[in-house]
Amino acid sequence: MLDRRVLVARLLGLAPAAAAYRVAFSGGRDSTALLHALAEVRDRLPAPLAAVHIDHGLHPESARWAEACESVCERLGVGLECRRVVVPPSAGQGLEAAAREARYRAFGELLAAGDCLVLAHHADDQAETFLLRALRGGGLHGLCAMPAWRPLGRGRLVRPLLEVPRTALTAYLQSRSLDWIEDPANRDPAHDRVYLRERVLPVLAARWPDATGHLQSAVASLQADQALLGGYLDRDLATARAADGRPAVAELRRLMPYQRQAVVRHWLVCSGYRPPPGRRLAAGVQALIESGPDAQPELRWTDGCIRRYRGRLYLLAAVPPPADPEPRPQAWAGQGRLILAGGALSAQWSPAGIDPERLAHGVTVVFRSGVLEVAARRRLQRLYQRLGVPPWERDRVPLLFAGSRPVAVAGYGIAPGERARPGLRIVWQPSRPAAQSPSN
Ligand SMILES: Nc1ncnc2c1ncn2[C@@H]1O[C@H](COP(=O)(O)OP(=O)(O)OP(=O)(O)O)[C@@H](O)[C@H]1O
Repeated sequence: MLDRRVLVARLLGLAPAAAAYRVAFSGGRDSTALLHALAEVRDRLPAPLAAVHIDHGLHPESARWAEACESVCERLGVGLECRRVVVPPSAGQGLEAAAREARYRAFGELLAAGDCLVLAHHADDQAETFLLRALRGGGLHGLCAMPAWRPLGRGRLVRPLLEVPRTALTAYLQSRSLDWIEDPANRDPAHDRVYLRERVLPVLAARWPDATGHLQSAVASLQADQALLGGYLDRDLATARAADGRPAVAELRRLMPYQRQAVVRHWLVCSGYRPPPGRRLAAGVQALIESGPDAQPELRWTDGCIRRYRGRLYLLAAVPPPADPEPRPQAWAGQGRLILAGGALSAQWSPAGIDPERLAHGVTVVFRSGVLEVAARRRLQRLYQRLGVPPWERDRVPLLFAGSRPVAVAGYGIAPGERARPGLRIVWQPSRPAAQSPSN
């Protein structure tokens, strides 16, 4: 039976200082149990309890499900935010996966700063995820299945029920005569997960009664190993980074092939990307590191692309951030963040950088398409060369101009003669395309 005291302790352990706890409420059995249990103990939570429902619009009854969620929340006195999403009929991935991606994107968008999204995944879900990943040939990262928490949008996502078996949630609902919505897709054995749940796990449990518990413990040990490995990879990645923070090919070349792949994969994960499948990663990393100096190797996969330029690796989103629709120069004095269509610009103190006086007097920020004067374009061309700005980046990064003189290329460096010690480093943070969401 679901122990609410343990649930609260677990939730507070995962998100002790949330601005709000927002239960992801599908109306199904598990999230119904979670929502009711938390509503009963809401006075023990340090922040308000609310709920979120995503209507994928994929089932003829989906609007009715949303209404049912509304009436449950009304009865419980819990505010509900309902959001309709459009699931694109996408190539290469099933409808379920596309719905899942749209759902997580919506979750990410609707979380306010510090919000905690509470999901009802439990121990049996974790065991199923582990088996599915194993059957797809996953490695350590995949077999770690679902983390108990991770950042999401401006807040975080947590799963406080990962150690609770499904039977405990069912018993809780039955003890209170509570009803829930049954999505027919959850019974269709054409879905791998349902097949495992209904046909495979019962067979395993007949032989090993606590099969699910053991699989869940296996995941917990793998997660601990992955955390340990992550510490080592942090160090290897730090060593491999060039002064500009990008991995240097010469440093990666010193490592054994399996280490290179692990470091590149770690770099992708730390940058918020889903890495490509193992074999593709291995072949791509080999080409990026070993092909000759005149080659232009690249590793391209669904979420992004890695390219090599002047001995360093560059990570590009599969869908580039939008170009600035307004290429006219904007005045900037280096204070605060300047939000542009493709990202945000800011200035940070560093041991050497642009003279703060220069910024204080005001510079203009412009993209290459907005630089019209021939002399300015020539100067800019020389600065790109000098700073080693790859050709594909030249239209994407903002430039700082003083009159017709380019004084800095954001994220790459400053023109000779503008240097001050200490000075200001111009940081360019491109907006992250929505397609890059971690897989759990
Ligand atoms: N449409 C949705 N709206 C809000 N949250 C959802 C939705 N679908 C899933 N979730 C959240 O993700 C968790 C896991 O998703 P999954 O697809 O296993 O859920 P489900 O089987 O539809 O519903 P439940 O887990 O509540 O029985 C749910 O427990 C719930 O917290």
